[in-house]
Amino acid sequence: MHDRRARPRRAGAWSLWSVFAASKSTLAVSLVTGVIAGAASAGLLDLLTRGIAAGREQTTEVVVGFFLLCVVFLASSAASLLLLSRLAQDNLFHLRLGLARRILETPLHVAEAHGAHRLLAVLTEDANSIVAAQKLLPTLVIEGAKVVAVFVYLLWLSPLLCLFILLYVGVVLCARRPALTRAQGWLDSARRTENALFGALRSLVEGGKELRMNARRRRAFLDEELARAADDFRGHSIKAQTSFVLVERSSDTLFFLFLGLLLFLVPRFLAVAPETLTGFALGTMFLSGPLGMVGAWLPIIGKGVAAMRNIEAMGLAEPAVAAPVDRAALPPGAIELRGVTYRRRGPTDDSSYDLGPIDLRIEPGEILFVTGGNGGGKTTLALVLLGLFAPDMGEIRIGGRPVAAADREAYRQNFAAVFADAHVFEALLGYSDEPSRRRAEELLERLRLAEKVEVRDGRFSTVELSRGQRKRLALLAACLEDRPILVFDEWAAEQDPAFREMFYRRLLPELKASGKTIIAISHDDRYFSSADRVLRMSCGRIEREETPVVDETAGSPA
Ligand SMILES: Nc1ncnc2c1ncn2[C@@H]1O[C@H](COP(=O)(O)OP(=O)(O)OP(=O)(O)O)[C@@H](O)[C@H]1O
Repeated sequence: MHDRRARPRRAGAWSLWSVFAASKSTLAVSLVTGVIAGAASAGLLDLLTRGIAAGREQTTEVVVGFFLLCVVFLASSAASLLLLSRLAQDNLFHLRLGLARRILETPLHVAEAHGAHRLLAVLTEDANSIVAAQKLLPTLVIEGAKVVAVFVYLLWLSPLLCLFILLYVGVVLCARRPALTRAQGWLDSARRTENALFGALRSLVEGGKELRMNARRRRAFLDEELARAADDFRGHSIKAQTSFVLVERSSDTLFFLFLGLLLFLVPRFLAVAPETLTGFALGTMFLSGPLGMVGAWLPIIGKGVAAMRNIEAMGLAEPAVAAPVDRAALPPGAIELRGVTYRRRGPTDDSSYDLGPIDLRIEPGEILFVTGGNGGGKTTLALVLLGLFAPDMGEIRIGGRPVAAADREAYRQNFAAVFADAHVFEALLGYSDEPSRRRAEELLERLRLAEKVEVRDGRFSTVELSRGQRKRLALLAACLEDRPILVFDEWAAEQDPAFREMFYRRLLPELKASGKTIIAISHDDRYFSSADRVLRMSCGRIEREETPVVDETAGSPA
């Protein structure tokens, strides 16, 4: 049966408010000062009307009251807006960190399916759009307070005329609703096309060398790829803006029309005092201000809603309470994969890739090499082993205990990995203590990087290195983690022959001697004798398992 509770609520303007839950007191002060500003403006309207009616015979109270109200208006509206801008910056800060947390909590396969460009767009474009919209919401309340104050004043002047104006505003608001819904639709599709634009911009930056090298490719990229994505975005944005501008302009015009009706038509049918008419004319002018502003803000709020819908559609993980994770929560011991299968989904069903079923047991202290042709499934197997991809079927066990979904984070703490496309962080994140610094310096010497890189204030002095050197730095970071199991994905592929020799013949045996388990994806068959076991993979399965013959000519591992 379909569970209605499971259906997520579609993000709308109301969900933009949710962020203020954490800053209720600032919001409350900002709203109160805003409402005071609204009441002050209604008071000013009253004094202006009285002033006009009194002509030259102004009373001192009206004049003094008018200037005092000006001061109240200035102080309260400025306080309200200053608090709001502070709130907006706080929101942006929390939103960015919250989104970053959600992205990192989202399973790797979901993040991988979206692509780096979409995730970056969420952190920059969407975060800014949401905060820009949120910043306006309290201002809307403040402007709303002004509108209410002016209506109360008009009601006091003439209930009949006030009813008339209310009806008129109601009809105008209802009439523009379909156009606004259409405009929001265009904004949503503009946001979707923006993802393709971010993808093209990413290619522009990452493929800069390739594009500079070949004029034909560059022209095709700029004129077709990038231009098409930018043009799609432009087209949808123009349609949205056109709808908003038409709504806004027609609302303004309808206000003038209302003034015309009030001044030219009403006196023919109703006996209305000239001061009442003046009050209504001024009141209408006052109302057109806030209502006009709302018109100008609608596209910004619409963009914020589109950004929230985009984030919602991406299915990012909900923010979780960060519980401390410790690998001690699981027993140490052999890692076992029992009947594990995993489907790696591509953009189409045809491009999906099936790993497994895999049955495998890795003993503590073992050196296991995984080899096989390109696309054989080695990296996918490593990602499943690391607990980054959850098996579709079968189970993973550690020390005899099955790893449940809730254990996966603790399970991952058993591993340190150097991926084929390893990212090296400039900061020694989480490992900047004195023992780690000393160990890092030793390793820099050992990996022949000490002349290039230093550790200063918990950071590497540079990560701008050759690819091979950067991989050595990634190896250093993995060794610093001091985890029981190390996974290397084609680590030696970019190393010079001498260093490759040192990796296979000295470093791996040393790590084994210190009690580490090694899983190394490798095509270097020359060094297979350094492994205890070699798995050969093909088409997502373990094709063969070999125990290499020790190469006596290879030299001592010491
Ligand atoms: N980023 C990705 N997104 C979706 N599918 C992928 C991705 N990377 C790989 N695949 C799919 O998984 C299959 C296995 O790739 P995998 O990287 O596991 O192979 P491999 O044996 O490590 O290859 P290589 O030796 O080339 O590194 C690929 O043929 C492809 O269909």
